[in-house]
Amino acid sequence: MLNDQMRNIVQQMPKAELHIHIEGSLEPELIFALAQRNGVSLAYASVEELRAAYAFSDLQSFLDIYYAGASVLLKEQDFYDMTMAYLVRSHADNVRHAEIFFDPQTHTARGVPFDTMINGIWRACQDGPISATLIMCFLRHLSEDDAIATLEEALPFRDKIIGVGLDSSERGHPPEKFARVFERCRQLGLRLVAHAGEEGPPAYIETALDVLNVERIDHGVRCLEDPELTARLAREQIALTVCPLSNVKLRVFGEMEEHNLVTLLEAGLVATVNSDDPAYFGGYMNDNFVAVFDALPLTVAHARQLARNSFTAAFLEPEAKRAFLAEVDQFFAGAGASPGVAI
Ligand SMILES: Nc1ncnc2[nH]cnc12
Ligand SMILES: [Zn+2]
Repeated sequence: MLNDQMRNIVQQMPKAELHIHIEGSLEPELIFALAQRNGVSLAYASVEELRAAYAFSDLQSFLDIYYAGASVLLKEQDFYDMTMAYLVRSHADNVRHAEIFFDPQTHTARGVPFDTMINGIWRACQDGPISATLIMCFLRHLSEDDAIATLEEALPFRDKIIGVGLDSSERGHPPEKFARVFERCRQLGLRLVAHAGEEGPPAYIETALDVLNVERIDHGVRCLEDPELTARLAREQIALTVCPLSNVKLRVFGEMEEHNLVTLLEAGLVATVNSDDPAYFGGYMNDNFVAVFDALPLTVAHARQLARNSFTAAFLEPEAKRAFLAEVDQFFAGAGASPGVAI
């Protein structure tokens, strides 16, 4: 069980979030408010009915509801309001910096112009209370040609995007399907990440690294099935953006007590804790930290490592990274807890 001292530490420590789908931060209350504002009809009669539908059996069962929820986003102000709500909520969890995923194809396929979407999200990032940058994700259930067309649409907004990622239905859509578009993105100087090893096999983590040349793996928890791959991830210090509440909700692990976060950290991997789709999976950053520290034998030393990892793995300028890491070290120097203390 989590004691008060440990709860305070994980809640108050400075942290970065590196795996958040902005469309997954759309709370049922905001879905209903935007539906009313835009005259969109929903398949659910109330906020409670919608929330009750959030019982998922796997990734696909979640994605179906997640894409339906995003259908209320039509105007620039809608994207702004969604993003600002996330930034304000994360600030309360002592998130100092967020690298935010967005899924353009989910919106452009419904006729929402690319500029409407990105301008709303971007403007909120400029106005919000924390540092925030944007990673554009390609939907892997669609074709590579569709991803290439999306990249073309994004080029006028190149300065607003730090990187690209790969998300949506993993099984049957291996990273190598997107080799050409990722190579183009690399040439453009974009930072590269991909979801791999969430539901898909460890081989997808390998091809994300070797074919797509990604710098971080989103999820990646299935790497432990392959000891050689695990050793490589440790050796090359490839960060994993782990999402504990998501993993339990989508049944990657039966219960939080079965989560492999401790093993990942003990194997020397640069694991981080993130929320993925907080409105759908039962919580934001601190909810994820409290859940894992409550269920697993994690120590103050692990908390410090997770906070440090989040900034080490971030796509920040060296000076900003150093300043955030110094803030973490200062926090733990004053936390009054000795690093080896188990909770
Ligand atoms: N956990 C997840 N995996 C793949 N695609 C996603 N899109 C939003 N959340 C996702
Ligand atoms: Zn994700």
